[in-house]
Amino acid sequence: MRSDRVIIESLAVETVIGVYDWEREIRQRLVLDLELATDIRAAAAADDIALTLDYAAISQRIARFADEQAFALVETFAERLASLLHDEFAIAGLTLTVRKPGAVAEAAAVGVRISREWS
Ligand SMILES: Nc1nc2c(c(=O)[nH]1)N=C([C@H](O)[C@@H](O)CO)CN2
Repeated sequence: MRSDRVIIESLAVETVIGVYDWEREIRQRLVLDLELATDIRAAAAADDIALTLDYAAISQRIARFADEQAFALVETFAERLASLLHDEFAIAGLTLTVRKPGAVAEAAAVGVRISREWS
């Protein structure tokens, strides 16, 4: 994986998520951290947004993805989102943390973290 990263931290999105019946009736907040592998040198040299990963555009797409989906597991949310980001933004690799705050009252947050690389 390349060593440069575009980062998105504590991105809050709303979605239907959960394994219990009552969770299918409500929308809940997930909080995401992303590290997106890229090479920033060309964008930096040309000072051109078109040559890098646009964190604003990616954040908007993630919010839309969350709005449209209704998974049971945070695992499924993470895996499907990683695949979408690879497909739509040509991201070579990522680390994605999905937190579900409040799901376990005694914990600040619970969730999953995945790392994926594509050749
Ligand atoms: N590994 C997981 N464990 C649990 C999940 C999950 O998505 N992944 N989900 C739940 C419930 O939906 C919970 O969040 C409701 O409070 C339980 N365990």
